[in-house]
Amino acid sequence: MIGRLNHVAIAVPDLEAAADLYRNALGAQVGAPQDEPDHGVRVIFIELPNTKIELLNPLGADSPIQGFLDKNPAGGIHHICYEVEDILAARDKLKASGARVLGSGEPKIGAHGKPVLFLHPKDFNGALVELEEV
Ligand SMILES: CC[C@H](C(=O)O)C(=O)SCCNC(=O)CCNC(=O)[C@H](O)C(C)(C)COP(=O)(O)OP(=O)(O)OC[C@H]1O[C@@H](n2cnc3c(N)ncnc32)[C@H](O)[C@@H]1OP(=O)(O)O
Ligand SMILES: [Co+2]
Repeated sequence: MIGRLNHVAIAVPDLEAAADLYRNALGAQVGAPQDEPDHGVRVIFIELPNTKIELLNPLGADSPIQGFLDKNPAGGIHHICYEVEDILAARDKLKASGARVLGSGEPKIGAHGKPVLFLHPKDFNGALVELEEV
């Protein structure tokens, strides 16, 4: 069911500082900040030859990543995003297997304009999993 690794997300306390670090210290190709109010985050994508890094910073009062940053003030790896061909079929299969789909359970449009869902980290060995339909 899951296919390619679409991105690895890192929650950061200072988005521009993290972007500068990747641009200057690591010589990476760093994109522009994107506000994603429907997800409560501001993101910057870093294009790698084989996948992407998503830098995340809270946007708005009730960002879903604020709790994570409160616990990890220096930042940390936040989630991993796998690609799927059919996100509703994947969701239904996962729910039938007892996995918790976060939020309303309906996909939302993510940063790439594609439907995304999230699976509870406690069901996947402590890793927050994002699925993106491609
Ligand atoms: C623009 C979209 C973009 C894209 O790629 O397209 C995005 O990726 S948007 C990314 C931001 N959105 C989300 O993360 C949505 C899904 N996340 C959530 O619903 C919450 O973050 C949730 C439920 C995973 C955690 O929320 P919160 O920290 O407020 O809840 P708890 O304190 O109850 O946490 C429960 C339990 O899980 C542990 N936890 C929390 N976050 C993570 C994480 N990222 N990775 C691993 N574990 C995590 C937390 O420590 C608690 O564990 P416990 O042992 O009970 O203390
Ligand atoms: Co993501």
